[in-house]
Amino acid sequence: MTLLDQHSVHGAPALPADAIPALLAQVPGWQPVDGVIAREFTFRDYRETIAFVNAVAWLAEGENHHPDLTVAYRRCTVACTTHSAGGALSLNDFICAAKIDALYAQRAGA
Ligand SMILES: C[C@H](O)[C@H](O)[C@H]1CNC2=NC(N)=NC(=O)C2=N1
Repeated sequence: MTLLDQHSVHGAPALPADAIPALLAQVPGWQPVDGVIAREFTFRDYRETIAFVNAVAWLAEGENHHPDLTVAYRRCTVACTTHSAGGALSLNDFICAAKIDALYAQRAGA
């Protein structure tokens, strides 16, 4: 089963460190930093940036897993971590990262 086929679950545990490399390989472009995976996305204009931010927000609500979003004119940095795992990475973070990548790939005109 791929990450795209899965859903975030409430209270997902922190992943063991040795599980992380294989998951990172499934979300190229995401960088691990201190219990967070993050990726910067770029856009043609502000409208496209904000459309992506809204799509991520809807996805986050549906998954009940909420990444931090840092928004600029034609950029958005998405950072995923799991609060309930004490600020560590859980499978939820990789599921959301994969789904956010799919949103980005499917945006209009991509
Ligand atoms: C009760 C509810 O499941 C939790 O508060 C959810 C909501 N969104 C969340 N988002 C993130 N990033 N981590 C969490 O642990 C988390 N927990």
